[in-house]
Amino acid sequence: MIEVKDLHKGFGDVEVLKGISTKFYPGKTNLIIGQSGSGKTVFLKSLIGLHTPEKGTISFDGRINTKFTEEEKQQWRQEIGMVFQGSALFDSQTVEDNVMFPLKMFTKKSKEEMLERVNFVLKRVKLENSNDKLPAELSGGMQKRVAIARAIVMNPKYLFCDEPNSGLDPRTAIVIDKLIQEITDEYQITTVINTHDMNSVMEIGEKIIFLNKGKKEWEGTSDDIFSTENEAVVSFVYSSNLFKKVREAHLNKTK
Ligand SMILES: Nc1ncnc2c1ncn2[C@@H]1O[C@H](COP(=O)(O)OP(=O)(O)OP(=O)(O)O)[C@@H](O)[C@H]1O
Repeated sequence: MIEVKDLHKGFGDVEVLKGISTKFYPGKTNLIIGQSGSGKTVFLKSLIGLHTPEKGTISFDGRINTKFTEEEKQQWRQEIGMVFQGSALFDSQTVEDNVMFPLKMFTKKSKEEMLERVNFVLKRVKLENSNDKLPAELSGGMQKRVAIARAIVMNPKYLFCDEPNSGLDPRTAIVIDKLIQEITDEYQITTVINTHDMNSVMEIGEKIIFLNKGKKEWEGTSDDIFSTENEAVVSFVYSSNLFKKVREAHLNKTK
């Protein structure tokens, strides 16, 4: 579990995160949503230790990240998987080498052991027989699968995804969402996803936190979001006519 308590982060005189508290549980897909500039990226970067908070704490199964010793920090880094916007694969390396990279970096496994693990995760993301391909030879959806395989190759406790659906068509986006959700459940990973995609909110929002001007304005599930009366959430999530209609249909059904 990740527990965030009263997190404050600013740059110079500008306070960006203004006292965020929340909990993210294992086995759940946790979504961070909010308008552009609301602080989602700063929040995600704080979770992965790229920003140091001025105030407040982030604890990973009871361990506060700012109090880690160098050794604990190394250990914690190995417990984290990341899927970046745009996949961030190494273009000149094959799929196999991309996925093997964290194992080479952090473990002393033999080549055979590494290959066994790489093949296992590639199979899990349904990309077997693509070991020798280069990223440029793959579709955007396949590249995301490689990124997910690389993120889980170390068997992480925590998975952070920044806009995992960006650049994908709606159908592929849902497939990728579902894959992340399945893997999260299967390996009981605590997954936090920064997203703009309202389909993701509806499909895999097991816990959603809505940031508004650096504060947590609302939190709940994708079911709760249909019936919330919170004006900021409603005007953000239901700004499109399609989602307005989906909400109306849902509310009529539950009357
Ligand atoms: N390194 C930085 N130095 C100064 N200001 C920053 C820095 N990083 C972010 N900010 C500011 O913090 C605010 C929140 O930015 P952030 O990138 O977290 O928003 P966001 O919700 O992720 O937006 P988007 O959806 O457009 O990616 C913005 O006003 C931004 O200018």
